[in-house]
Amino acid sequence: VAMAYLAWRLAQRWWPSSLQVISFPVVQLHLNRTAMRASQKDFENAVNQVKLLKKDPGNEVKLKLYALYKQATEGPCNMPKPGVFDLINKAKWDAWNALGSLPKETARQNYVDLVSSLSSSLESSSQVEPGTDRKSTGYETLMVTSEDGITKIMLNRPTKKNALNVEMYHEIMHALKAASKDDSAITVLTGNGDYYSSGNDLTNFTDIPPGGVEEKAKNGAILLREFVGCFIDFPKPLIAVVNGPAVGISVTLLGLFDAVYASDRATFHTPFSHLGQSPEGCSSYTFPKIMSPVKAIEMLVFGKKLTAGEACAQGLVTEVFPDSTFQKEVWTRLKAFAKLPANAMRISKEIIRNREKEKLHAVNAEECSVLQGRWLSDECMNAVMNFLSRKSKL
Ligand SMILES: CCCCCCCCCCC/C=C/C(=O)SCCNC(=O)CCNC(=O)[C@H](O)C(C)(C)COP(=O)(O)OP(=O)(O)OC[C@H]1O[C@@H](n2cnc3c(N)ncnc32)[C@H](O)[C@@H]1OP(=O)(O)O
Repeated sequence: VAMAYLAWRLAQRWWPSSLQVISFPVVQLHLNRTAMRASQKDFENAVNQVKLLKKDPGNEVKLKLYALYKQATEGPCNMPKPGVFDLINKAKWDAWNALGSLPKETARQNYVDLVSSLSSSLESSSQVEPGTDRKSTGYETLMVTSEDGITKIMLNRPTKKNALNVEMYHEIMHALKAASKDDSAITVLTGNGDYYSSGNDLTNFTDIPPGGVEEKAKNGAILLREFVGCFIDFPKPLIAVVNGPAVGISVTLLGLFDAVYASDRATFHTPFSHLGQSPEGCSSYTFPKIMSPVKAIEMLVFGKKLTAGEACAQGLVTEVFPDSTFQKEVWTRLKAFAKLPANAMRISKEIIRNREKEKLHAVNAEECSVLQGRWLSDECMNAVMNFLSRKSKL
């Protein structure tokens, strides 16, 4: 059932392929907003606008759009209920049927509202960090800037708590490779909005390729190994500016950073067992070394969430700052670091880290292979399904 659900969640074949691209902030649908009435012309314009969307609004929104369109044009659901194995049509039927006897005019209005909020939500997400032209960076999920000797890689999916979708994994690898060669002295990873990152985007599990879940898990393990490898091999001082809560892989990777500065609002949570998964990011090796095996097991096996102060006491975080002065204090410090001789910093990092590199790559390979098996387990499938169907959060 879990597998069928996951296949259904992101099966996209029914949607025009031009829209099967990337993430997009999902918006609230105000089903009972009836104050203004959309004209037939407004509705037709909205329908055309949807066809021109360049980015995928996500399956939930697409289902809402589908259902509202059908309701607005045909009235209450009049299709026979599809069989349980006809997953895609069943999802569409469910969405339409859920609108019950909503009047056609209200459905039309809600459709128009939804389409217009899709555009405004895109604007608002880019307003979280003003002054940076996203397009100029060439990244969809990151904002990358370089000044004062610092390359800043900012995770930029604030409406999704900076969850790492497949595109973001690729873009981070690309940004790290570029930063390793640019003329900056240090590189910083941080998050836009209230979260540092909520970890792996759980919808990564839903886009099942023709080769099935085994192929998905195999590709996931290859991607993860390459991704973590970029952190192991990164040659310059790599600093995390943890602006808010951090979850999953965004926490485990911290063991590979050279300094970790955290706001006192940040928390550090690795709920792998809750998710039927196992540690990655070399944390099965770095965490016991950093904080002792028993403390590592508390986090990685029992999912204990640490406050910033606790993470600092355990050696995972270098220093904690009050949230009110966090950005100012940290960036002042980083600018000073960036003025130090770049080659000296690079060579010193190399001599400290290189001894462990081979071991870290071996750990990374082993963790990815174990996770590949975990992703196929019922425990993992059920946990992901529970999150996606909004039955559970961390
Ligand atoms: C076979 C698979 C191949 C995969 C590809 C390879 C990938 C390598 C994988 C590496 C292994 C990594 C492991 C991990 O990182 S484990 C940790 C995973 N993260 C979670 O479990 C967090 C889940 N999120 C939550 O529990 C809550 O969202 C959270 C506590 C973080 C915040 O709660 P809050 O109530 O404040 O906010 P919302 O829940 O309303 O979130 C706002 C929107 O953001 C979406 N969201 C948040 N986190 C995630 C996530 N991790 N994945 C997907 N979406 C996320 C959330 O759904 C909301 O979206 P909507 O507004 O659209 O509803």
